[in-house]
Amino acid sequence: MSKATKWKPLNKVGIIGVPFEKGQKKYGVSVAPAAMRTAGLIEQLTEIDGLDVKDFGDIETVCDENIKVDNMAHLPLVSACNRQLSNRVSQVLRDGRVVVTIGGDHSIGVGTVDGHYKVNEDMILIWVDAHADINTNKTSDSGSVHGMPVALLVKELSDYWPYLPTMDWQVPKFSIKNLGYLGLRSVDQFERLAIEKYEVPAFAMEDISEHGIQNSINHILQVLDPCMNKPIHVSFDIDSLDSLEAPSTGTPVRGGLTLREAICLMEIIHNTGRLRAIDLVEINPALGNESDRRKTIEAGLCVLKAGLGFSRRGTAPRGVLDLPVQTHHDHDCPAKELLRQNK
Ligand SMILES: NC(=[NH2+])NCCC[C@H](N)C(=O)O
Repeated sequence: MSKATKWKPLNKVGIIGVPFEKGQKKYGVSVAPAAMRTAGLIEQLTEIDGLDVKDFGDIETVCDENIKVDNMAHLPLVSACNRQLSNRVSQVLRDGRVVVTIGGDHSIGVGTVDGHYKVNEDMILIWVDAHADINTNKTSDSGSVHGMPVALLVKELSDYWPYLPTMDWQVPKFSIKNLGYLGLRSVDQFERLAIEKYEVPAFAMEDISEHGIQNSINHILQVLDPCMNKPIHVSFDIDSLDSLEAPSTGTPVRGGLTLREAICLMEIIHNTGRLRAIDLVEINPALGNESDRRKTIEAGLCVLKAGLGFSRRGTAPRGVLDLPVQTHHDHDCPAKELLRQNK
């Protein structure tokens, strides 16, 4: 079967909210799923022509936090949340839907990728982020798990971890060879070594400046999957955007992607027809003022819509468009007719 006929964008989407913030220290990132829904998430996605959108609700996490793990804050909670999330993600994918997960902090990437991998073992992962999130509890300065999800997921780093109580459900099987990064500009020392050692295709901001966003994402897709045949998971941290574009986030770094670049990259991935999962994480509506909050949520909505085909499909038709009827003498120059009407 030819590549072009095998893959086409799915027209069904499943939304999962994850109001979880224990992977980092600031209050507010757990409010994002509710804030996104209030801002019209479901309605705006439903408006995309031909898209069937189903809301699978929120993941609620309760667990007792007796167990402490060195330099890994709230691991039992992170684990409990991700365990449930992983199952929900698999369920949505098995329902034939693109799964859109709204975080929450980036520690929830453990559950989304784990759940995706269970359904599509050949998946590739594009981590769009200012940070590499590939620390272990031995290398992290913060002890926050949102800086560690990639290291928890990849099998090549499993020996760098001590035994992690409560995490037995998650066996790292995903290979670092199927990972690519975009948007990096705050990478810790060990993270840099890991990226270099495993030759992870990583387009930091300076590379994107040099090559442009289109070449950067196309190169990553080509390196990870030369036959263009694998399902794609995009884990999109809103802090990949410049903090002027998306100020309401916990670990902002200046000098990031413009919103237009982010939209462009999501459009390119959508057009492959192979996008099966999007995570949108680290929107923190409690940070900044009302305008910051609105800007950040709007940016998140634009990213999702681009990934789900808005630019190509537009909105669903609502009936006859209310345009003036042209007569034969003005059809070659509508501007003249407008001037005539206004004089
Ligand atoms: N997803 C994020 N915002 N991650 C920020 C991580 C920051 C830092 N590298 C850490 O490990 O703590």
